[in-house]
Amino acid sequence: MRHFQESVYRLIVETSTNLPGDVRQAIRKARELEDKGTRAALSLSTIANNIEMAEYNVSPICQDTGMPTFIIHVPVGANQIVMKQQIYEAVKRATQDSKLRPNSVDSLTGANSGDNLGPGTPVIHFEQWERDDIEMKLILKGGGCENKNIQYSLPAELEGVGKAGRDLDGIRKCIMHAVYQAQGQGCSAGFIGVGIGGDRTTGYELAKQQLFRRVDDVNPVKELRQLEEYVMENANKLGIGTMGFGGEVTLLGCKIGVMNRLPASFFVSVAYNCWAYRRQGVILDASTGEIKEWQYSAGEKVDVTLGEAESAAADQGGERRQVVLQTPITEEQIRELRVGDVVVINGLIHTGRDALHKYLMDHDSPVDLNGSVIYHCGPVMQKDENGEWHVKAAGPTTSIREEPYQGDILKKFGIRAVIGKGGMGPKTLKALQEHGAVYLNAIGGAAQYYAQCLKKVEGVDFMEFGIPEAMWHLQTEGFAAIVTMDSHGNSLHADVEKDSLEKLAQFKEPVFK
Ligand SMILES: O=C(O)C[C@H](O)C(=O)O
Ligand code: SF4
Repeated sequence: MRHFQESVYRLIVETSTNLPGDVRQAIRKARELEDKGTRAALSLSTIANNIEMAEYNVSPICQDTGMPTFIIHVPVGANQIVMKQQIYEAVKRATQDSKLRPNSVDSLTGANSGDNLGPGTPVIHFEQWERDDIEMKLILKGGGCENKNIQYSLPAELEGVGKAGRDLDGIRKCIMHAVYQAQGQGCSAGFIGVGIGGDRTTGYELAKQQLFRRVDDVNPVKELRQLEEYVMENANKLGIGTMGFGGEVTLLGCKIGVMNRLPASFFVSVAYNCWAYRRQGVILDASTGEIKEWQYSAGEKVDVTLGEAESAAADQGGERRQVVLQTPITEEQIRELRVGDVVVINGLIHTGRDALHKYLMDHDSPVDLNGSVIYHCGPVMQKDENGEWHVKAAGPTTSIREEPYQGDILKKFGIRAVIGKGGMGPKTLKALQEHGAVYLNAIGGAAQYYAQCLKKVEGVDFMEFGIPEAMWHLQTEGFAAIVTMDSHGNSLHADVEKDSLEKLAQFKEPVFK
């Protein structure tokens, strides 16, 4: 097993930086279906560029490299203790090399372990099988889409679709509702794994196992195949679209598994995975640990960029107004902006997410934030030999988590723009209107695309919060994002949510009897 550790490292790097062929194919199909010139088409075009950049740079597709979860099948007699130790070493090395973001946080103190190791992380499941070789699968599922997982206990009364009973049609309603409730916050268009039955734990496990199926496989169970086909056809009618911007494509894949349950329980568990669907697998020689085979069509060249001419067509033709702003920004400049405008930011901006927002509620800011831009982002950073920091991956994080704080913080410090993804709620919308600020939606997961706009690290505060939660002061050039909440009380997110709830109600009548 001389090569085992190196093979684990290679699997981590490949998973984090290169989307497999079946996932690329699904994204390519989405691009072909989406109306040219819309916000959704523009976002998909950015996503496609980002996928190519990540492969080329060998850098994380998304800055949130998730909870590394390994599923390993071993022949009888394989030493699992040694393998575990070597997986830890490989995870540590991949973190040092900025292929993984340090993502393991003490739940009580908030301290980041810095190397992705700690109680419960990474997740490693071993199982024996009768073959002579080793199969090792890895999924890197980020926190934003993990937050959109949902578990239903049937019977239930569900918003939009009404009563869901303990039968196939009740399950259908749960799945449609699951896609609706995720909106764009889990970086749609996404993939879902569904587990029917089990208990609360095994139901979710079954749902996550479905995410290891190939996007293009066919379910051998007839009822489930029909249900998968139904969901794929109808979920896209919800009109949520890429990043929740509205559009034709909301779901890229749906895989459903079933297991027995207790008489009293009937769970339907749904695991939501963002478009940055990073999972890969290898078959290893059990004596040397060398990689014999890649699963999920690694390196299979599926061009997600659609070629230059078509890409240009996707980007053009909308009625988007583009406004270039240099920080610090004035209230007058903000009041000019409307939902739908594209804003290009140049100048100094500051990252801030959960820990910082909580802190700023009752403390001062270490830097002047008047006229400034706060970016909801937890980047992957690397320090060079001269001690200088570089941004390796830096897409937005889900903004709604800052809803309790954002409005107050905007006003307290004179912030004029917030960049994030997924939108924010009524409290923030009101504050944007009263104070004169905007919410800018960046494309979730496009971490390479945005990293290239972040030219220089001017400084950092609160390193004690850990790299993702620290406040990074960054010089930007050409950072483009879309106004989705303006200072006149308009919110694209509120509109899409309302609209999609009405559309969800179309699916109330029974389909599977
Ligand atoms: O933690 C992050 O950087 C992003 C997270 O995965 C999210 O989707 O909000
Ligand atoms: S930011 Fe989006 S793409 Fe990245 S892990 Fe979170 S949900 Fe996935």
